[in-house]
Amino acid sequence: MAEIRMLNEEPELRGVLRRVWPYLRPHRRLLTAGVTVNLLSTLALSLVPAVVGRATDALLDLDRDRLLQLCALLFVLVIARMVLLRQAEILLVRLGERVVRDLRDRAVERLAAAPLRFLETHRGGDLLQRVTVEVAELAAFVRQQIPDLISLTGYVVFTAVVLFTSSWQLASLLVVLFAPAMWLIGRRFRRAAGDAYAGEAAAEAQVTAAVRETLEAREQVQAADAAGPWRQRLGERLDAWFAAVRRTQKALTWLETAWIVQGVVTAGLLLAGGAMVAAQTVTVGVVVTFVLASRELFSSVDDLTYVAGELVGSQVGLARLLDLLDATEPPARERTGGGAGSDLAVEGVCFGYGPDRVLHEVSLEFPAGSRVALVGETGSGKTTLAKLLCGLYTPDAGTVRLGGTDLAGMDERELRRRLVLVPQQVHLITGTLAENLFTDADPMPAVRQLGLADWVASLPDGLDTHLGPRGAHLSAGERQLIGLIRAALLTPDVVILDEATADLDPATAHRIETAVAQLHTARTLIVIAHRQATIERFPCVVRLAGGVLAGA
Ligand SMILES: Nc1ncnc2c1ncn2[C@@H]1O[C@H](COP(=O)(O)OP(=O)(O)OP(=O)(O)O)[C@@H](O)[C@H]1O
Repeated sequence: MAEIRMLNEEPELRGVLRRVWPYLRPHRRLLTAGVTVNLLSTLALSLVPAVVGRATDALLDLDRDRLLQLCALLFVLVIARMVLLRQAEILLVRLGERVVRDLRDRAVERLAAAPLRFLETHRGGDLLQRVTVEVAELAAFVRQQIPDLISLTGYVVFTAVVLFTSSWQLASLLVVLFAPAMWLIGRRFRRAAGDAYAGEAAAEAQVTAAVRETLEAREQVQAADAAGPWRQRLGERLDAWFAAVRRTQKALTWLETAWIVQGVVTAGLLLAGGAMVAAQTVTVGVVVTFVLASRELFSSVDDLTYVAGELVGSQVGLARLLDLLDATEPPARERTGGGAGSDLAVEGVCFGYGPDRVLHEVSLEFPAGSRVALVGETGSGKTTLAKLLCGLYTPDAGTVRLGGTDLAGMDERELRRRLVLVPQQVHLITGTLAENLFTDADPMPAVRQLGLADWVASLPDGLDTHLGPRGAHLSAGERQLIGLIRAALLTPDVVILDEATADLDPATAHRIETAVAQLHTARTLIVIAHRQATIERFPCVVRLAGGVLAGA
């Protein structure tokens, strides 16, 4: 089986913030401005308790002028804090949105270009969770928590400086009573939360995947009366998720114990402060500064531990997103646009989805402009070969070349433009016919060229006809007509059509035949043919049997 980098359910958290730096680097100016303004606003706030303490001393000394000056300073600090905080919020929210948009765009782009084998080997729900739910959680974290994280850390640092310069004895007491206990609580919490948050994210992804698969298979589930086992399967996943949520909640209770520590510290400060005032080593104002600052400090450290908890959760989301970006990173090798000619050559191609091979040593030539029908029993490997022919899979051994260039070395975009596969089940998006053609150009010339103008005109609103949820209003044959229009719009060198096996009504079958005949003009046409009438129209027929060439 061709090498595919598998995603980790619970990827490594270490170094995740360092790994996200390349995505932040392009926005470093905005980041610096946001952090600076935020820290200035925090500095203004941290000075407030010291100014109130000094004002208390001025009041006790009945020093009117000093009291007025300190009140004016207090007013300036409060206004500065308010204005700067608002500016910092604006800058950091803008930064967060830009970074998250970059990450999401890149993840969606990488997924769109990811090898088909990668998409097939992973659960759609898990991939969806990584590019939607986890990016949304990250966005919420960046918008709400990052600014808090900066200002809370800044507040703790600035307040420590203010307190140490007011009374190193009381400040030391505060540190001795408070820091070790909080460090211990934080450590226990991080240890418990790291595993708990990762487990919760993985369990949630399993639930999303199970719900999505049930919805996709809803017709079969209903028809086979298999709702019971599906419900049980979903129930088991939900139970696992709830158990993971309970583990996270248990980890969070560690944070609650911080309240006990805070009570003990305040009592210690009042006792020691009272004794020092009595011994006239500090003023009442200093004790007021300590009581006010320590209250703020406690709530800052409290908020900080909460934000740190959120950070662990966001790190998990971020790690899962970065894991997806790493796994889908295109190989660094130089890619070419391909040779000038459009002969398609398959040489000794082997391929398997797992350890067993589906195709064995297949060698074939499709000269430019040829028309070939590919036939064989069901499961003989026709669709697999078609996907290899247009570069959707890379062979385990052998090569597929277009105009002499190995498809594996061709530029992805060029590959998609020059080789087009119209599958049995053409995927449609919820929207109009025009939206499903994925083009900014006028599609009508291509529609007319394929002889489909009357079909489009027969739809209620022509190109603007709404096709229902994921094209549910159209038959398999009509979906293939859309696939053929998409192919014609790309003007490819090679078109591979996997003929619909569903019964086609005579009018649609005729339209497909006409469109395919028109599409063939000046390009290679390979049709995986399921019907005798189709096979008879082709001058060359290639037969596959059990993954080997049985005749051409
Ligand atoms: N995505 C996949 N993962 C694993 N096995 C697969 C996958 N797609 C096809 N196979 C297996 O590979 C073999 C060849 O399948 P393939 O679809 O290429 O045959 P086919 O000739 O096109 O069949 P049909 O005419 O029914 O479409 C089959 O045994 C099939 O079960």
